[in-house]
Order: sequence, then C-alpha cells, then structure tokens
Amino acid sequence: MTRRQAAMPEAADTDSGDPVLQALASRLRLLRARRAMTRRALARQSRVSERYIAQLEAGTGNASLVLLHRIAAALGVPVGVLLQEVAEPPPELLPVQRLLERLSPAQLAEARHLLAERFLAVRPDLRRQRIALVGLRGAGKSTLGRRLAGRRGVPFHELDREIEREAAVELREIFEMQGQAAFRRLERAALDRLLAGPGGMVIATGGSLVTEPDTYETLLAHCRVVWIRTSPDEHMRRVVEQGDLRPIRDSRQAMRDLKSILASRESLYARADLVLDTSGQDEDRSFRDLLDLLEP
Ligand SMILES: Nc1ncnc2c1ncn2[C@@H]1O[C@H](COP(=O)(O)OP(=O)(O)OP(=O)(O)O)[C@@H](O)[C@H]1O
Ligand SMILES: O=C(O)C1=C[C@@H](O)[C@@H](O)[C@H](O)C1
Ligand SMILES: [Mg+2]
Repeated sequence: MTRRQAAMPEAADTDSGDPVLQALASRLRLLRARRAMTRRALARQSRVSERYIAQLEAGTGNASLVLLHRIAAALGVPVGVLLQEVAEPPPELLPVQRLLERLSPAQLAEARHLLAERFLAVRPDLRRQRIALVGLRGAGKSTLGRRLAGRRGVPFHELDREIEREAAVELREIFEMQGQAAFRRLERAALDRLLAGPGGMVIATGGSLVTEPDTYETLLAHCRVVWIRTSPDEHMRRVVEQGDLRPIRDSRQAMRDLKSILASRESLYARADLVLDTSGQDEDRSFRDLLDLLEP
C-alpha cells in the first residue's frame, strides 16, 4: 500500500440499513451542508478519501474512531456531535468558550460563580453560609463538619445518611440491590432536598460525590466547598482506628487501592474553593485551621 493510500482510507465495512450508520450519515450531511463544504474540501481537510465520505453519507461506511475524530475536527465540532450524542453547540457558545479559555484557573472559578449567580439563581449570601466538605474516607469530614456546624449554630448533614433516609435502606444495600446509578440518583435527590432548605448548613459529603459532574457542579454552585485532605498513610490509619479492620486483612492491596483512588480523584477534589491539609495535625489543630480558612 502506498503512503497516499494509507492516508486516505477507503470504507472497510458496508452495513447498509444500520440505524447507527444512518444517523451518522444524516448528521454528517447536515453538518457539511451547513458549512457549505464540498465533499472534496472535507476530504482534503480530514484526510479521509472523498469516496469514503460519500459512503459514510450514504450510511454504508462504518468509520473507525480515528477517522471520525479527523472528520469531526475538519468540521470543527466535538466528535460527540457527529455521533448525535450531544447537540451541536449554538453559534453564541464559541466566542464565550474562546473567552473563557483565555482565563487563569482562578479567573475561571470566579466566572463560574458569576454565571451561577446570574443564571442559576444562586444567592451569594446563602452560599457563604453553606459549607460542604469533600475528601476521601477518614479525612475528617464528619468529625470537623459536626464541630463546625456546632460552632456556627447551623444544622449538620451527613449526605450518606440523607441518601439512606431517601432510600429507606442502608448504603450497602443500595449498592448491592440497586447499583451505582441508583446511588448517584439518590445522592443527587438528597443534595437537592438539602439545598432547597433555608439558611446556613454544613454538609459532609460522600467521598465519591466529586466523580458525578452534575452533582459536584451543584455543590460548587451552592456551597463553599472545602477539600479535607491528608496523606494516604493517615487516611488508612484513621479508617483502621475507627474500627474498620478490612484493610488490615490485605493491607498492601488496600493501600494500593487507596492511593489509586486518591490519585484518580485528586484533580476533582482540587476544584474545591478551599483546601485544608490535616496531615500530621491533631483534630483540634485541624478544627482551628478550618475556622481560620473560612473566616480569615
Ligand atoms: N487532623 C485531624 N482532623 C480530623 N480528624 C482527625 C485528625 N486526626 C485524626 N483524626 C481522626 O480521624 C477520623 C476522621 O474520621 P471521619 O469519620 O471524620 O472522616 P470522614 O472524612 O467523615 O470519613 P468517611 O468518608 O468515611 O465518612 C476521626 O476518628 C478523627 O478523630
Ligand atoms: O469514597 C467512596 O467511593 C464512597 C464513600 C462513601 O462515603 C459513600 O458515599 C460511598 O460508599 C462511596
Ligand atoms: Mg464521614
């Protein structure tokens, strides 16, 4: 095969009539027509042969992921748009996106709050009175959260307990009987219910809330979020000291799991407004640090 042929692939399969391919075909025709782009121009810009594009547009070509990405890039849309998984972004979105892309992380956080205030009816006065704690098991969310609520004279809520109340069964049972997706739905419902209530509050969230984008966005929009963090060793020590002896049985594997969960979530926890590092500190010291962090 020549280099030129390798760069301009031909259709591999023909799968006429497949609804997925038909949907791709109509989407591709529409996107290309909207851009008044000839097949030849799209072929040139995407480095996919004109004949193959014709087959895709007829619903008979089953493109590889790489080719779909190239075509999407040439059309200037995310690949999900081509697959009809997401709607084509409205034209006004692009200049706003470009503007946001030029901001620093701190400016982006500010922009997020301004937009939430303006368009999501988030009240900044209420947001200041609502503190949510995120972090991995044993970080100290419940311990410090309860004390903080007591000091501020506001209610303390354990989101995991609220979920159990919502489901009328224990967390373990939710995971075993209903699965992860049901847990996420209940978590969202429990959070919405808390946030719909009046006044200030302190919420200790479950360690995995940050992995659910919409729920985490809601939390960030309505609360000042604090990441309570410590080292993997201290997380483990605290969990074991609380009487959970499961990690002891295979301590190496448990530590590996904990480190990998922490590493995979770190960039999500880091989106919190504030970070409290409790490593090497006792509970009283961390509580004072938390008060200072919130009311410098
Ligand atoms: N500097 C510290 N700050 C907070 N807690 C500490 C500190 N040092 C030790 N601890 C102890 O660590 C434990 C923290 O547990 P806690 O239940 O509050 O964590 P959590 O983040 O709520 O965990 P989970 O996600 O399992 O609910 C408590 O037993 C607390 O006394
Ligand atoms: O960190 C986690 O993955 C979890 C922590 C718990 O609080 C629960 O919210 C749930 O079991 C998930
Ligand atoms: Mg807790």
